[in-house]
Amino acid sequence: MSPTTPAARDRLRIAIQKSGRLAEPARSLLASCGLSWRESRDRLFCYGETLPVDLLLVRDDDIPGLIAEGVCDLGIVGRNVLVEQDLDAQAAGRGARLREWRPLGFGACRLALAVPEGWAWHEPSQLAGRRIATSYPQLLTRWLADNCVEARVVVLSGSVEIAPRLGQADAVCDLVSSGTTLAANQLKPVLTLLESEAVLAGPAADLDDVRGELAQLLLRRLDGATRIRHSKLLMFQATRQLLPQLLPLLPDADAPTVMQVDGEDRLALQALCHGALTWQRLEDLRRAGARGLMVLPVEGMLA
Ligand SMILES: Nc1ncnc2c1ncn2[C@@H]1O[C@H](COP(=O)(O)OP(=O)(O)OP(=O)(O)O)[C@@H](O)[C@H]1O
Ligand SMILES: O=P(O)(O)OC[C@H]1O[C@H](OP(=O)(O)OP(=O)(O)O)[C@H](O)[C@@H]1O
Ligand SMILES: [Mg+2]
Repeated sequence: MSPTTPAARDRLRIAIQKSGRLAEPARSLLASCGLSWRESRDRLFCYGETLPVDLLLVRDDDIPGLIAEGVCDLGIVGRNVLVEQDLDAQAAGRGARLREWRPLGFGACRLALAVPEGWAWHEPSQLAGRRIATSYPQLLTRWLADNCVEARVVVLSGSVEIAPRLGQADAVCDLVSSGTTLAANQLKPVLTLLESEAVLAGPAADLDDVRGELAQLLLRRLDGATRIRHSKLLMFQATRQLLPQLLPLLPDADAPTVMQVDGEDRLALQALCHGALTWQRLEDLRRAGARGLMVLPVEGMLA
């Protein structure tokens, strides 16, 4: 049960956020891959029951370091945190130690540069000599260098958007999702430095022992789970000659399985659709000759 027992190294250990935006979705995604755990009394460690895959519950900022030090094998963290810390490690001469193993399709946000609403924004050179507040100094510094802009980076650990109103900065570089926080502080986003989402982070090299096999198994399940997250199985019947009209109505579907029902003409089709199957689409399919339309949830898939 303890994370320090010698046997723990035969087990895969994944760091996830203890509480915060990514905590619950990360855990549900791993649970949808068939993992379940027993939680330690201090609620910092979860011992894998169905597979030897344990969880360490931590602050998200600690996740890249825990993987780099080998305390954990993998982690679920925002790309914004992973890239920032990797740039930091490179700046300190430690080289690229980690890589993004998979994007996970939740926790979407972007790292944006925002200026006061009253500014007429044209181009990056307007930031020359200005102060920009951010919690992402490495990403901002790289962007400034790429755009040949010399500006002062003011590092703040939180409440970045208030800095211009307090006279601490002229512009900000922070995470944006709905844009509400920027608007509440009379700021407007003008550029995106990084599109982010939660990612599975791991070491730059593959794991090469029993943990490598567990990681491969997990990746296969994750790929299946992320692929079908918004997918549904569509089933219907139609006559063979109507297929040319029906198939174009399913541009988001995998190649359908076609089965003969009776005689030559009547077919039963099943297709995995990755886009929304709205009433409108079902009605369009019916008008084109589909009958007995049925939409089914997909619980799992292994390619
Ligand atoms: N609107 C948003 N603002 C901030 N982060 C967001 C937003 N939407 C999605 N995210 C993602 O969620 C991640 C975690 O955000 P959260 O606010 O929970 O972090 P935190 O306060 O640093 O948590 P911790 O206590 O673990 O350090 C961010 O790094 C980012 O990848
Ligand atoms: O575009 P929005 O939907 O408004 O989201 C963006 C805000 O959310 C985050 O802050 P958070 O709520 O985590 O507060 P904190 O930065 O003070 O922790 C981020 O740092 C922005 O301030
Ligand atoms: Mg944090």
